[in-house]
Amino acid sequence: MAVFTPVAFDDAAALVRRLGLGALLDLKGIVSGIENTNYFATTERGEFVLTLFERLGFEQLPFYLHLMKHLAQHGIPVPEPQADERGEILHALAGKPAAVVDRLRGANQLAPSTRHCEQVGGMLARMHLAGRSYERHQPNLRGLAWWIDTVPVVKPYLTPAQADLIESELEFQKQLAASPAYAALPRGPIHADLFRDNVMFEGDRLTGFFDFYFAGVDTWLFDIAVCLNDWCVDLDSGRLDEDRAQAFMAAYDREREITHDESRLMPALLRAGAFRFWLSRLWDLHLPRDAQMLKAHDPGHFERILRHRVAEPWHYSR
Ligand SMILES: Nc1ncnc2c1ncn2[C@@H]1O[C@H](COP(=O)(O)OP(=O)(O)O)[C@@H](O)[C@H]1O
Ligand SMILES: N[C@@H](CCOP(=O)(O)O)C(=O)O
Repeated sequence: MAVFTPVAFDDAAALVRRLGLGALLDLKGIVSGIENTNYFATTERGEFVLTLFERLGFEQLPFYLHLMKHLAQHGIPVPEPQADERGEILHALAGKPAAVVDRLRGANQLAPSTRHCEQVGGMLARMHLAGRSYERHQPNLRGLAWWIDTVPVVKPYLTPAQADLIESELEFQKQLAASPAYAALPRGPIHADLFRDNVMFEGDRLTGFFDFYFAGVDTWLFDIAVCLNDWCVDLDSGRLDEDRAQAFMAAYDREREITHDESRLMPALLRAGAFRFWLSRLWDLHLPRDAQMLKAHDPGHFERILRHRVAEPWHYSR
């Protein structure tokens, strides 16, 4: 179970009462997740999720929580953080920063069809557009600066072939980031981790995006690339499934037209999206933290995807 910090029932009960959510009826540790401590909390007023933040501190969290509030208030289905009577949405519990947010209905769709990809693509574009009026700023903390710091940390654990790939891709991404075409890409707050396990569906209908704790200001194209690499991938080979990728992109494009620069840089950003998660999975695997039970994701999956994106650049054509 991804419960890094156990929470006493009475402490959680005091917090939800302070938030005007009534008495706490049930508190259950959530089995999945690798980043934070999460509990489902049932109160007299409904179903909520209590999160204790394990890595993020009081400085970074307002950006994520206010972003969720902003998006919810602009019609994007995301969990809304609950405020106390002073309007505060960032709390403290068991010595950790904590938040209580709405529990989304439904379940993950782990084997998505074109219909699911279409809905995620369309909603992602709407989310990007809604984010334009969000005024807080925080960079993507898993962006280039983190890659530059982290490559030397994981490199000792790699084979020579993997070390070559990680170094050459980092160099490619540094050059990309310094190019005028990259500087011209549209940007704003992005989710940056919108995998299948961070989206809910009820039946075939999308009910929401959650887990915004890797969000940051970055290119919209990076967000698109992260989604394509997860929602539209053929899991065995690492190739993009043409039907799902086209469905995703066409739905996105209908809500916000993809620019010429975005089309041109799509292959490079697909590489960036694969590189980012190869690196973080290597880091989680080789430099783990304590947890009551923690299942590291397989870095090999994203190494395979990265190799594919380098060998077979993928373009969206309208
Ligand atoms: N707002 C929410 N509504 C419904 N379920 C949620 C919500 N937040 C988290 N969950 C559930 O908790 C699980 C773990 O949450 P996640 O944010 O992925 O954890 P972590 O940040 O530790 O990786 C999710 O897979 C989902 O089942
Ligand atoms: N999506 C990332 C892991 C991030 O963890 P999450 O449970 O918060 O989504 C990956 O697959 O490597």
